[in-house]
Amino acid sequence: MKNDNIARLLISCPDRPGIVSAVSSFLYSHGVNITELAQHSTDPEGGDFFMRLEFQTPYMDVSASTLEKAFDEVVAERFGMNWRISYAKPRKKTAILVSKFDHALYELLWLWKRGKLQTDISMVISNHDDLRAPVEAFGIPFHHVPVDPANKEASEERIVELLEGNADLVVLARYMQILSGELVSRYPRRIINIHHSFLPAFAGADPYRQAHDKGVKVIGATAHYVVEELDAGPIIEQDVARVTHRHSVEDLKDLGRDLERQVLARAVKWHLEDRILLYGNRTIVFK
Ligand SMILES: Nc1nc2c(c(=O)[nH]1)N[C@@H](CN(C=O)c1ccc(C(=O)N[C@@H](CCC(=O)O)C(=O)O)cc1)CN2
Repeated sequence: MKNDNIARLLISCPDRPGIVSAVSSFLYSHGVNITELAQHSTDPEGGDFFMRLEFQTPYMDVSASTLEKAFDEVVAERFGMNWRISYAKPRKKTAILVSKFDHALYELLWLWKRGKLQTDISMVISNHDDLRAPVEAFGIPFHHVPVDPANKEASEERIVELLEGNADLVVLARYMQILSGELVSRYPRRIINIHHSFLPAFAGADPYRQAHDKGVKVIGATAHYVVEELDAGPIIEQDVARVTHRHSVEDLKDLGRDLERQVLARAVKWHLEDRILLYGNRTIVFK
């Protein structure tokens, strides 16, 4: 089945019997075929319920807007659901922000080129001009937006202007500038950052040196949604690698780059496939 005819229904609500039956019966009654279903209950005795359904739409007997209106009236109100439906078309647009480190950016561009990311990369924005040539070689617009520490507002105004209408998702691929609350608030739970440590350890700048100074035996990488507070957003994906006293800070950075690019790529892929639900400051990932 072409991806174009796939839609995804994401649900969260108080847990109680009958939810899966009511949702699947509703979709069946409108000629929809469910091709993937995952659910999670936080407490079988009556916690919160989360579900992700993927379904085919070619034989749907009503329009998308009619289906959504009916679902809200017939099912969602009955169970007190928070829900949304995401459609494959139009494809989500992704903008990538980068500084000088290229490894996380290259991983995303390579996956995208191979058709492994369900998105159109609309642009790359950087506070340095170093990566213009490789980005433009992929046929992607590159925008150099220098950051003046004395006037960070000016660069953010330009970034906001570039992103407007061109980004459903913003990815910070080792972008080394702290975003203002104003910019972050424009993209709630739609900015993903890769932090080069196993959060919550070693938040902030230079985490590998922090880790080395502590004599850690593992290093890590964390992909998370961005909130105004630095490195404090909901964690999406993490990974670690073992290290020893023989590793220098530069060795840790070398090992960390592989973790960072793979962790960010998984997080971006899962977001684009609508596999991530939020539960307070935590995520539930139906991977
Ligand atoms: N509002 C947020 N902005 C950003 C976040 C975030 O979680 N919330 N993550 C960072 C990425 N990051 C660590 O992963 C990070 C980037 C930059 C800094 C920092 O201290 N930057 C200095 C400037 C450094 C330079 O010019 O080279 C600063 O902005 O003053 C710490 C952590 C991305 N943005």
